[in-house]
Amino acid sequence: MNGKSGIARLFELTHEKKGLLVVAGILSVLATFMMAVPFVSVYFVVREIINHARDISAVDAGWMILWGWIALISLFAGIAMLYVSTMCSHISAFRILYQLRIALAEHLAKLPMGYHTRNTTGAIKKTLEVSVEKIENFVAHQLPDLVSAICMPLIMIAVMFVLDWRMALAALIPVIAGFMIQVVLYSSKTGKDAMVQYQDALENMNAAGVEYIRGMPAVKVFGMTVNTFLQFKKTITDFRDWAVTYTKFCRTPYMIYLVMLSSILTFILPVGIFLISGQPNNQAFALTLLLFLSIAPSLAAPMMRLLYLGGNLRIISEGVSRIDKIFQQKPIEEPKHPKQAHSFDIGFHQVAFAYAKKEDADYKPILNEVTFTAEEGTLTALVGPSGGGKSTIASLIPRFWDVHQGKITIGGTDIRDLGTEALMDLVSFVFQDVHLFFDTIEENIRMGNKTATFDEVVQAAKAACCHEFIMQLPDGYQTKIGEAGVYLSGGEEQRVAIARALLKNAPILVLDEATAYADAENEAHIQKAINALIKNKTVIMIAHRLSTIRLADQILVIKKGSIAERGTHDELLKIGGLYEHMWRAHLSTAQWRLGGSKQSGEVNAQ
Ligand SMILES: Nc1ncnc2c1ncn2[C@@H]1O[C@H](COP(=O)(O)OP(=O)(O)OP(=O)(O)O)[C@@H](O)[C@H]1O
Repeated sequence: MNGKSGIARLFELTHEKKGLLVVAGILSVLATFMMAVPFVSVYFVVREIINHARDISAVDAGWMILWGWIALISLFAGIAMLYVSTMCSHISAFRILYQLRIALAEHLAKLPMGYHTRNTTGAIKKTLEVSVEKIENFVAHQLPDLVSAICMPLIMIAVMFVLDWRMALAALIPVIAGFMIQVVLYSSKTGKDAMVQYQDALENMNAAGVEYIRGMPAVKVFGMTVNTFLQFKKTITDFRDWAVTYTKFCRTPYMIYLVMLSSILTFILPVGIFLISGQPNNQAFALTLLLFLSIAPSLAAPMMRLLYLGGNLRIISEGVSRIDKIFQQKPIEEPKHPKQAHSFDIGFHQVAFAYAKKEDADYKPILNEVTFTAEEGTLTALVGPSGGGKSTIASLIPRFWDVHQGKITIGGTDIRDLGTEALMDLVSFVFQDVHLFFDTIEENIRMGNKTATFDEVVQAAKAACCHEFIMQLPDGYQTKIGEAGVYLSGGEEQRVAIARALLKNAPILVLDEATAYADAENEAHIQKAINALIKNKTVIMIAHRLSTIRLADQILVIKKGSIAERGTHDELLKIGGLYEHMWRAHLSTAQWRLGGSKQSGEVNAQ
């Protein structure tokens, strides 16, 4: 990364040209000039009146009317410029926002799953929504405002110096003192840390809030409230504490700043009176003093705006650095010269893997020396005790994580040399937790193959035993999931996921506990759908119900991250090891489920 930060880094990240914003800034400054013209008009008009105070009929009416027109035209010109400036800044802001959202979404999709599990959804959501949203507001509204808030006092001060440098200096004392206090305060370590703590506290509160809402079933079942859901409560309390501490930190300097700005007159008046007392008949000086007294207090308004905008600029800079942190995360490495898979068998070659890095405190090896081959068109089942590493093995195939040692091949090619897109084309997945998007059933199934026709979607749904229940939904295939009470059961969701995979028709299939949620009837449906799905494919299947994988070509018993036993069902029974033990437990469970009857449908089905 280079040294850029804040707004400059934002432009770099989004490749947005600064042109429009420069135009917005220039117009904003010009508008500020224009808006200041009426003050000058008033000055000339009052001067004309005072100069002819003894004989008011001698005033130059034409001159005064001219200044009136100049004031009016300048005001309208200023408003028009401000309008165009705001248009430009809005266009630029929305372009930045668009680029940023697209780039972030693309980048997040390329990051390894490890990033997503380490970072809570709430924290990523906060960055995506709050930080990005604030940028829009800042660039569209406040950046041009900032330019004018800086220019306005500068112009006023310059005018003051032209009129009378001594009184201008007096007016400048409180302004500079107030400004210095702000600079020292906010550029101090405490000030900078406060901004980081603010964003951290906000991020934590968001993350815990998402967790709280997501865990609502558990929250309700265990009778928790926000007071007993301690993690959420703590983040809210932390945020409050931060706000109180920060307010205390800002209180004194803020008060000084306010007092200084409101007391500009107090500084000018004594100097003015002192100077005028030395030249009692100087009418021109009296006029200048009058002008000072009328315009100096209005210095306070842009200065206060500057304080407010400065605070926002710090929030934005901190937000950009958080967005930047996401961009700095390394995406999954893509091969420079992608290779092709020459067949569809899967090979694990002495694979070792851990979720954490060796140097991390929570390092724990998960897989060790895992070696096996799943021949093309065969079914390999992964079974074994909970926590043994079955899901981990399955999730290494789509490169959710990369192996630490050894390699995984498809058709003899290391999956890291295939390129993510090609790998995804080769492999379909049916996960334990099916995620259906807030969209129509048709689109949810079509995710498997974006170019599929409606007929193909229906065919897939029929093969996955979904068609019947879909037709009973209020709008059939056009029913939106999650809307107006349309929710699917766990088993139905699984079948939609199978339909997706069927439509994708990839040569390799990874099934993770596809029947976990199913009741007997649903399981029969799912089993039928799976049978349709796995035909002629290389299948890696994780299943707790041993009945479903009895006919597998190869069964791998995974225990403590290694392959403890391997073979077909009959071979493994002969060994009389862990599998045989699990099988007997499975049989007795099946009998127990049916009240001890040996006529069990499940046992018979085996
Ligand atoms: N995202 C993760 N981060 C860190 N550790 C993880 C992660 N996922 C799983 N683990 C750990 O890896 C080990 C293996 O888990 P895995 O889910 O692969 O086992 P499994 O055999 O599929 O278990 P189950 O049958 O209960 O689903 C466990 O000790 C688990 O705690």
